Amino acid sequence: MSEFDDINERGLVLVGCGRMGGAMLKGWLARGLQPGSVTVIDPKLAPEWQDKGLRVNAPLPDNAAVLVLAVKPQMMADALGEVPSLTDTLVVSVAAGTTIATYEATFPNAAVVRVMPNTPSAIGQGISALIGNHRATAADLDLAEALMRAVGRVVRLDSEDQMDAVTGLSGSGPAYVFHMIEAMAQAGEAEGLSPDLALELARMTVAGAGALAIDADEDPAVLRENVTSPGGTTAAGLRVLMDAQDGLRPLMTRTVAAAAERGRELGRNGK
Ligand SMILES: NC(=O)C1=CN([C@@H]2O[C@H](COP(=O)(O)OP(=O)(O)OC[C@H]3O[C@@H](n4cnc5c(N)ncnc54)[C@H](OP(=O)(O)O)[C@@H]3O)[C@@H](O)[C@H]2O)C=CC1
Ligand SMILES: O=C(O)[C@@H]1CCC=N1
Repeated sequence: MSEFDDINERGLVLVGCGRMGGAMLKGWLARGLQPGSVTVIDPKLAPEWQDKGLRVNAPLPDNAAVLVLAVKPQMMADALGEVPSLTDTLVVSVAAGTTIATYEATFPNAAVVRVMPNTPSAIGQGISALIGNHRATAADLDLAEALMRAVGRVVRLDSEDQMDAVTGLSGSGPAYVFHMIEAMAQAGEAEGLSPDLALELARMTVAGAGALAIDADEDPAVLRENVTSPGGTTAAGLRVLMDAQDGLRPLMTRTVAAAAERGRELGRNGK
């Protein structure tokens, strides 16, 4: 018995196999999804997927278990227009902004689960948040959760209203962390380190601190204090980084708010 038995029998349709769709597909295949049960719809599918035994741009199965939508929100209307009506197929979307109501307008009788994953899913280290519509049963939510667990951790939301904040935090968040690595490396260069050395130090510092934050029993605040010797170097650095006016906290608040607002805007007008 595999959690994907029903999908292996009835099929999964993946519309859009770019960065996010591709990351998820990789995780599903690694967890026992049969390539022959997957129909991938993507007009310019990357060559890496061409010889994997997938059904590529083929007619859709009549009664697929799941339809996964992983195109850009701006492409969603076109993509939905290309999908024939579905019977008894769970609709799962990972698109930012696009609301459950949009999918219900196309598939009035379908169970719909909206998911926000992130790109660390590509290495099984993602975090996905999900919420279903009123038609989504416990079994539908479990199936969506099983799909996303193949690429990382999963949390369930209480309300769709939370989705834009989630998108601004964990959906977009990897980009903030990558930028932090860039900024730390540049700061190291400004202190005289070579670019290669500064990047290696910044990258491993962020990766190690992230791993410790997951592994340790203590809160991040305690882990921060553990680094901070009284009167030492970290205290001097944190006085700048934790400045109430100009520090990271107000900057991050504005950053996540801007991303969340863009999600709400995409939800309102789709572009
Ligand atoms: N990247 C991320 O970090 C995250 C993305 N998401 C969401 O995932 C979705 C996909 O994003 P991402 O993977 O980054 O985007 P990509 O552009 O990498 O992938 C989308 C894919 O869909 C293809 N496509 C476009 N139109 C259609 C269509 N009508 N039918 C089928 N396939 C189509 C695109 O082809 P072409 O390139 O030729 O247009 C592309 O290969 C978005 O809605 C985004 O909000 C969610 C969380 C994180
Ligand atoms: O930038 C975006 O719109 C997508 C959604 C979250 C991450 N990437």
